[in-house]
Amino acid sequence: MLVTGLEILKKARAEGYGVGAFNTNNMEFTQAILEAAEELRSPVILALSEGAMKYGGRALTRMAVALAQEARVPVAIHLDHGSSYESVLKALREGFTSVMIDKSHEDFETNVRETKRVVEAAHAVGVTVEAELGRLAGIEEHVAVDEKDALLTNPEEARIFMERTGADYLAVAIGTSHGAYKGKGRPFIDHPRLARIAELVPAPLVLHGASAVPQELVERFRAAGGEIGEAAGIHPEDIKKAISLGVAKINTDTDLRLAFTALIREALGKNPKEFDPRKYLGPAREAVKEVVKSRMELFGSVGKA
Ligand SMILES: O=C(COP(=O)(O)O)N(O)CCCOP(=O)(O)O
Ligand SMILES: [Zn+2]
Repeated sequence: MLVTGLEILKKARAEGYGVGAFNTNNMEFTQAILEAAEELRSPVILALSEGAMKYGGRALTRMAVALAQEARVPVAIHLDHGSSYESVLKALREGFTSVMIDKSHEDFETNVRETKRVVEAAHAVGVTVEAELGRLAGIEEHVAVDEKDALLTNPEEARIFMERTGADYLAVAIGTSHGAYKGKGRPFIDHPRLARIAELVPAPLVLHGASAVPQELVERFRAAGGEIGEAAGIHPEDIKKAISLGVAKINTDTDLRLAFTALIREALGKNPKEFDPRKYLGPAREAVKEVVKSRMELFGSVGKA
């Protein structure tokens, strides 16, 4: 059933589990994510970035909303990293039930003003809002303390920000970053900072850049002809600890992309004569579904629908 992001995340934070927000750009990812959720009886957030909306258009947004309405588990359709008020309005018009306005790169007052404006519009039509405070950046060990401070979410600022904007959930910067390289070895995660934020902000917290980038997947991608430099993701124990501290929404995109692409490369490499897309997109879809299921197991959302 199609629900708002807050309906899913409020329960998750209260009961101490996490819910995956999985990015989709096409039919296969959408099917894989929703099938995994149904099979594991897990709530799920289908995330579409502005890039996804541009790439997939109405075919993608209409499919996502329609399939979410028919789903037997709670599904929110979420705009990931909305960059403007206008972009959020477009998502609201498409029937999204959760929207992110990301003004984390702006100064504090601009972020407050723009987020508040989106909250008013979204709440007027019963949709809930994710905002972001702090800069997503992989923090290398040598980074100076004051530099870390400038990048990561300030707990006291977060409290004030949420009170002034009325946002429903908050994306925090505690050391994660988007993509396949998040820092040396086991990337730095500022758990004490997260604990402090969670004390001051009762709303569900959101972790961007949370992919695990598992080495076996990276190796499989390379063995199939893929080229990727240093790759390191967020350690499962760091995810579990973050959930125990108040993170309720965990974003995963890179792991799905790696799985999908590795399987396509393998299928095409194994059979150069193949030109039926179903023969290589099908196995790739299954690989994405397996990754989604493993993430749901890690987050503790299995059986929570
Ligand atoms: O937090 C994440 C993904 O984190 P990950 O890279 O660790 O999977 N996201 O918000 C995904 C952002 C995807 O944007 P785009 O479609 O423009 O490439
Ligand atoms: Zn993100």
